[in-house]
Amino acid sequence: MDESSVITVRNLTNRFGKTLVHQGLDLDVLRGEVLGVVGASGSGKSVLLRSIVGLQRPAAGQITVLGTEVLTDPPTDREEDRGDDPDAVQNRWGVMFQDGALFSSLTVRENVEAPMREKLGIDAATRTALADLRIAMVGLPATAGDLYPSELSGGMRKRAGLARALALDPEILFLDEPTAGLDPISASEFDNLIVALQKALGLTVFLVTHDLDTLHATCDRIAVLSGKKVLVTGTMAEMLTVDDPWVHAYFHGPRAHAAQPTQGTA
Ligand SMILES: Nc1ncnc2c1ncn2[C@@H]1O[C@H](COP(=O)(O)OP(=O)(O)OP(=O)(O)O)[C@@H](O)[C@H]1O
Repeated sequence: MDESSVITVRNLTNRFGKTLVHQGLDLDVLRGEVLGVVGASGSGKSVLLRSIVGLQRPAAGQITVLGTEVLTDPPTDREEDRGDDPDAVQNRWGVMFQDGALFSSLTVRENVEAPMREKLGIDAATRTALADLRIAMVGLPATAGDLYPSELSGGMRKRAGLARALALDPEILFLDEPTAGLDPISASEFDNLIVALQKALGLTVFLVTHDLDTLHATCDRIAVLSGKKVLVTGTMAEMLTVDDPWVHAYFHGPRAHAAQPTQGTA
């Protein structure tokens, strides 16, 4: 394994019945980078994310995260292994799902505390203080801690989901469509937040998105899923030179032009 890879996916196969989603998929995610995963709808971006974090059992392949083979044991055994061990690899990443995936019956603070309650042997006062810190880190007002998810705007719900993903002070952050459904200003603010947190906390970020602005604003590298595998990885500049019809249409289409940073303007 490359010393600097924190996630290594090799020869991954995923299928649902007769539908083959991934076949022979390889991917490396490097320490400290923001990697954006793009691809047509149904190309398997979310299934890839879910495979890496153990929510989707692949048909074949190897996935190594932070030096640990995550597919070695049956999921039930892994669940037991996790226990209260804060060093278990599953406790060294955080996931923010598209809709925030918050518990509707819990306040924001209780949602952020939930992973800590499960994994960390710390007292209630420390847990609350840590949760409030996470809530502040994602730019939510302190008063948001007492609110229920139904009382939040879409943007606030995303931030609350992010606060929960950061609950265990992860090394890797997985984000599934972080800006989907946000207005352009909120989306841009969220992009800035991702970059600021990544830098401040030294995170590695695995980000699934359709949002070209997010790719421009946040990503060091981009991986394109096509033909059941990762077709190409590289910087945005490299994407612009890829000779593939889908990649060309995606990065050179009308929306791509709108997302390009303007150059040489007075
Ligand atoms: N639990 C499941 N059961 C059956 N099929 C599934 C399941 N999850 C995903 N699929 C199928 O796997 C394929 C890839 O789905 P996935 O959600 O990863 O695509 P995606 O690239 O994230 O798409 P989008 O950009 O639209 O979110 C799709 O054909 C989808 O229907």
